Formats: sequence, structure tokens, C-alpha cells
Amino acid sequence: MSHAINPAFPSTVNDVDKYGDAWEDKWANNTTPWDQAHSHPALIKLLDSGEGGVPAKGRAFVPGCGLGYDVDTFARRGLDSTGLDIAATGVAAANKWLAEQPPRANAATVELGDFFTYDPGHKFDVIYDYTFLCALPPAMRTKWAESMARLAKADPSARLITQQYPLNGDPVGPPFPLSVEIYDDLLGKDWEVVWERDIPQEERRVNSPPGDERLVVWARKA
Ligand SMILES: C[S@@+](CC[C@H](N)C(=O)[O-])C[C@H]1O[C@@H](n2cnc3c(N)ncnc32)[C@H](O)[C@@H]1O
Repeated sequence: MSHAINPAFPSTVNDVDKYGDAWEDKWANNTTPWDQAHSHPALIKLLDSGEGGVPAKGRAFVPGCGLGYDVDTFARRGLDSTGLDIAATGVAAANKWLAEQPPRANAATVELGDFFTYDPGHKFDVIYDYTFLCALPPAMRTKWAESMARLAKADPSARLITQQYPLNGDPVGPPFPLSVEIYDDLLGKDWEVVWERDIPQEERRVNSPPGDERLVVWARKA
């Protein structure tokens, strides 16, 4: 079995101390091959369907947002939307891209910060994770789940949307392979699944490495 590290992800994220620098290096060197230039079609389909009880107003949050396509997507659906990224170069590029898009009624901004210590001073109605959990060294996963609960409204109307990927990946990351069980173990204490769907091959993002994808909507437990 191959243990090659996917070039889309910085190998140095395995070293937690150099972790933020590794992402900044990627952005500064303009090597962001994960960037697909748009939101995942499965997210658009979910939001357009109105399924899963995803709030259509309030505040949306996209940690590890990259260039901010998902921030724009939520803002165009009625939510004031905040992205967060640890790479300053990425944040500047994202805010430039967001400013270049057609006007929208709701706020769409990307902030510089570390998800694990981020405190915006308010809670979010919707949080979306895509290619963020899989980018983290597995040792950080418990803190990822704690931060999701900390940043979401403690209300059953709050939703966490996880684009679960890669579910059948190479055992050595990044991207670090995940499984439905891993998500359940991480999130089951604070969240319950209210909607889920396997993503068929034709809906996956172009250039995705092999691996199943599943889109899951979680409601915050009361
Ligand atoms: C694989 S990229 C995915 C970007 C985006 N979600 C996309 O699909 O285009 C992961 C992103 O997470 C950011 N990131 C990594 N660790 C972070 C952290 N602790 N807090 C905030 N952003 C982080 C990286 O700088 C990078 O832009």
C-alpha cells in the first residue's frame, strides 16, 4: 500500500509546533492544490433543498476556510458569514476574492486566527467543515470537537455540517483518513445526526484523491 503524502497538504502539519507555519508556507508559495474555486456541489444541493434544518438566517462559520467560497455561499443564503484561517496570506487572498464578488446582502469576511483558540465573542448558528478535520494531525481531533461545541450556539436549532472526507484514504496523511465511526465518536456527545447522504462519484470535487465522501448534518443536543 502506498503511504505517499498527498501534495495538497503540507507534510509538516504532522509536527504540531510548526503546524501554522506549514500552512502559511503553502499559501505564500501559492501551492494550494486543494482549492477547487467553488463550494462543493453537495453543499449547494443541501442548502438549496432546505433539508437538514440548516438555519437560513443568523451566523455561519467556516473554520479552515481557504479562499472563502463557502463563506460566500452561506452569505448568499441569508447568513452573516465568517471564515477563519491560520495563514495570513490565505486570509488576505480570501478577503480580496470576497470583495471582488457581486454585492450580497449579508456579511462575508475571513478572519486570521487559530480555530482552537478563536473567540469571536458570539456563537454561531451553522458551522461547516470541509477538508479541515482531515488536514489536522489526529492528535488534535478531540480539541476540534470541543471547539466545534464551544463555538456553536447551545441550542437544538444549531447545525454542524461535516463534509466527511476521505473515508477510505491512505492510512498516512495528510489528508488524514477519517471514518463515520470517528466522526460519531468525536461529535456524539454534543451533536446528533439529523440528515446524511453518501456523495456519489459524479458529485465529488474534481481531483479528489480516492476516498468516499459523505455529507452529514448534525443538530446540537439540548
Ligand atoms: C486543506 S485546506 C482547505 C481549505 C478550504 N476548506 C477548501 O476546501 O478549499 C485547510 C485550510 O485550513 C487552514 N488551517 C489549518 N489549521 C488551521 C487552524 N488551526 N485554524 C484555522 N485555519 C487552519 C489552512 O491554512 C488551510 O487554508
